[in-house]
Amino acid sequence: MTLPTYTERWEELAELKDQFAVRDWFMGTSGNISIRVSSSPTLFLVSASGKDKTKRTHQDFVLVDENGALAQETVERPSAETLLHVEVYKRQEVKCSLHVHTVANNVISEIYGDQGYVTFKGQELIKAFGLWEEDAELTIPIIKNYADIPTLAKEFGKHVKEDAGTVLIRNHGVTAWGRSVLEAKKQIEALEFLCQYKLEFRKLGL
Ligand SMILES: CSCCC(=O)C(=O)COP(=O)(O)O
Ligand SMILES: [Zn+2]
Repeated sequence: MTLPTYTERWEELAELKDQFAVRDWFMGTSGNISIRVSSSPTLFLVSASGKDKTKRTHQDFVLVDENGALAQETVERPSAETLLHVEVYKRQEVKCSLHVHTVANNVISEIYGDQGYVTFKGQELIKAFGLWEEDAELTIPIIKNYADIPTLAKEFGKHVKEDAGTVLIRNHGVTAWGRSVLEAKKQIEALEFLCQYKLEFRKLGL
């Protein structure tokens, strides 16, 4: 790992954190985000646990290894949900992993939680997931919100089948990952739009 890479990745993640903070996507210190710094060995920066993520500090991120263990000396703790990020970085092409709690993604995950997935069809924004056909349908898995993080991470890992993807965690939030910050961000934003749209639609009784 070269120092410029570390600094550049830190700045990229910090910028994204600021953008999400403006949208109120880190309510009550919820959410966590990460970015790959090196592939061999696997090292990534992940947000420190329990922080006010609307503020920018020099302690916002910590460097962890492929198992989510600290790879630097720091008093900060890596996100309590680092093991979910570990699952996506097992895929060498994955560069970024994002997790946020929003009202819309929580409500949708609860409504469709029993069936274990939610589908979206006839919406332009499903193209953000690479679905360009006229009748394409997007399916997003919904997993149980296990309190035990290793169990949650294991369940989550079963759905990490590609280098970009999105998984809802019931009454908890969403995690999206991708080959770049932009790809992960695009998916998490598109899913938020689709969840908000579905909720509005249901509210109107349509
Ligand atoms: C206060 S929200 C509960 C924990 C959580 O779900 C989350 O996303 C934030 O945890 P972290 O350890 O990453 O701050
Ligand atoms: Zn969470």
